[in-house]
Amino acid sequence: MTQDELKAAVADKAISEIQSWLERDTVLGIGTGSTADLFIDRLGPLRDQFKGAVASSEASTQRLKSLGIEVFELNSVGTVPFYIDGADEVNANLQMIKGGGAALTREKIVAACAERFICIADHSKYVAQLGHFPLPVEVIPMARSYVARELVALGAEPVYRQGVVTDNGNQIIDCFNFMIDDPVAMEAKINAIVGVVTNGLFAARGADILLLGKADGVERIAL
Ligand SMILES: O=C[C@H](O)[C@H](O)[C@H](O)COP(=O)(O)O
Repeated sequence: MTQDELKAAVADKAISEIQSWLERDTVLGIGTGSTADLFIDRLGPLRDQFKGAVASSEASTQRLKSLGIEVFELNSVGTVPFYIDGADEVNANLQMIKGGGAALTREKIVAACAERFICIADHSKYVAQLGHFPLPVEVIPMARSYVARELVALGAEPVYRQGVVTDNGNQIIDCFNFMIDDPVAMEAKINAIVGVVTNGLFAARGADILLLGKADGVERIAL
């Protein structure tokens, strides 16, 4: 199976996972990226079975709206029963690196308001240790150089993601060659640097369920 076929398989599985829970007043939390896009596409035909969605990016907002799904402001919703999103890396504790598409901050906010986080990913994302994928850090533009120096002090090789402006008007630094031994501690340490908005470690609040696409089917891993 190709990677795209595996992504489609986990998107199908995520629909099966949530469909029986959908009610007229259900508002879903929706992630960002190519895997989340496939999930959004499958939500279109179900739009009359739930109320709408909170999206973690402008791109997902547009995709949801194009399918006739109403998109709500998070502040008007409170909590969501499910947050469904992809990942750049995920480990056995269902901790993740996210933000390859620069949507990490809004993703982390919607995930924080979710009762259950369902991660959908093909098996190439499953790793023994987080850090092969460069860890994204969203920064306030004027703090970029300062934050980069602090990241070097933590052992990372920071690289400014040129030309990318987040939905929040900020910039992204990617941390290369930065294997992470203690994801919860590192998430907190980076977030404590002045000028950091957030980093792409989803460790303190990881996923609750991982739907992992493999050649022999979708494996469901729940904590
Ligand atoms: O900022 C982007 C998000 O964190 C994505 O969920 C992540 O990059 C995975 O995207 P994809 O499903 O395209 O691999």
